[in-house]
Amino acid sequence: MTHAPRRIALVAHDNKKVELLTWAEFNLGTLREHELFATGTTGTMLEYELGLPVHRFLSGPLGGDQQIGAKIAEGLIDLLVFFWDPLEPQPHDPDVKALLRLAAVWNVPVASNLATADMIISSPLLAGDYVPARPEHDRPATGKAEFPRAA
Ligand SMILES: O=C(CO)COP(=O)(O)O
Repeated sequence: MTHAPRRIALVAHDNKKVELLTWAEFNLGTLREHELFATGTTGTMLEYELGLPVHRFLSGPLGGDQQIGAKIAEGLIDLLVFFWDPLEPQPHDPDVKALLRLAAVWNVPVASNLATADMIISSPLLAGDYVPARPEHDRPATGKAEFPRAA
């Protein structure tokens, strides 16, 4: 690999897990070149079914979506592949929405279905030739590079 690894978060709701797993298997060679993060059950499947090293967070309904959202806010995720289920209500829907919201806030690319995931996996983003702008939400008026709410 000639480019820096990207930090990719992978998440799938239960009815979408096979789809994500199949996609990940097809793209195994590429995914191996990057640093992977996932919610609990998704991560376990990626590790055990495909042998991919994954930083695993809690299961989504127990806070995993929120943990990935926090990483996004910290600037530590470059791509979110989130196959969320449009046909089944989730008990942690507010967390799902919060995760997608933070990705939008921080201009992190999101693949929410196969077609988008296929496009992004072969895009200049993963080759390191495209770096999305990181909004300067964390710069207070003073110019200090700190989160204003943490001051
Ligand atoms: O619920 C999820 C995302 O909202 C995914 O969580 P799991 O990977 O633990 O199933």
